[in-house]
Amino acid sequence: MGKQANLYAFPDTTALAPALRTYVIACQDAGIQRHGVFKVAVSGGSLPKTLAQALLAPSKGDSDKVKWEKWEIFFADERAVPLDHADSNYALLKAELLDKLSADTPQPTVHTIDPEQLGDTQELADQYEQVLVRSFASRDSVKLPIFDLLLLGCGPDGHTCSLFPGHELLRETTAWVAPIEDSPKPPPRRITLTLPVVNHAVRVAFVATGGGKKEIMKEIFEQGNGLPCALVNEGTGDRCSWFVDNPAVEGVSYPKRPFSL
Ligand SMILES: O=C(O)[C@H](O)[C@@H](O)[C@H](O)[C@H](O)COP(=O)(O)O
Repeated sequence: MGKQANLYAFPDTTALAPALRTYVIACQDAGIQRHGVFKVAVSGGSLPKTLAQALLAPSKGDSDKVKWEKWEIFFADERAVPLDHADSNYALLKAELLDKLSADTPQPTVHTIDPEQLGDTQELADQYEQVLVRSFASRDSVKLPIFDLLLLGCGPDGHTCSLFPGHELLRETTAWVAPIEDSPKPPPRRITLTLPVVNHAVRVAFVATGGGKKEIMKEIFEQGNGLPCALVNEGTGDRCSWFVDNPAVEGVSYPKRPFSL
């Protein structure tokens, strides 16, 4: 049997957050060692709040430091709305996390979508792809960008980023960033990292909490069924780790592991 995704379950988000912090900091330190910066992409949904709980906690020492000045933050998916709109994943991350960094904290670099391109999602996706190209070197020399870490959520239908079950976008093989006009989760117009980019990351971490996730978690981990989250599990193996609470995996037979790096 090939190496499989790690499933870490905690009693609740308060217990999950310190483990997520340890994991993110390990990915950060590995990224900085590899290329001097930490390239991370984040999703919307409940993730920014949990991430804030993990990262805004006081540091326990030198090996537990968030080196914000080395962070390059991208969006795993983003909605085609202004940056201050209630539906914007950037606005959400800003409100939950970025605005809460103390004034003397060196700020991370944040790569937002271009708010001038909201009228055309293909143009919006192409522009964001260019942002990636500039950061990860040109597409000619790099076939796919390699994020140090992707921090993703899992929808109740098994979607992740804005990659939805059965959608033609799952078959995209060349683009790094793709538009979607018919997202079943509102709002419908978005851009998203494509599956090959997601599966190419050094590490992928999912955060999924709450009893509302248990049916889909069962399907993802027991059948797979071509669900986007299952495709990431299959594509990344043990480079993929799930941080969940017990209610989200109630009745899921897949082995849970105690958290360790
Ligand atoms: O912008 C988005 O809509 C998200 O990126 C999306 O993929 C999200 O992560 C999942 O829907 C899980 O959301 P919850 O964590 O809120 O369940």
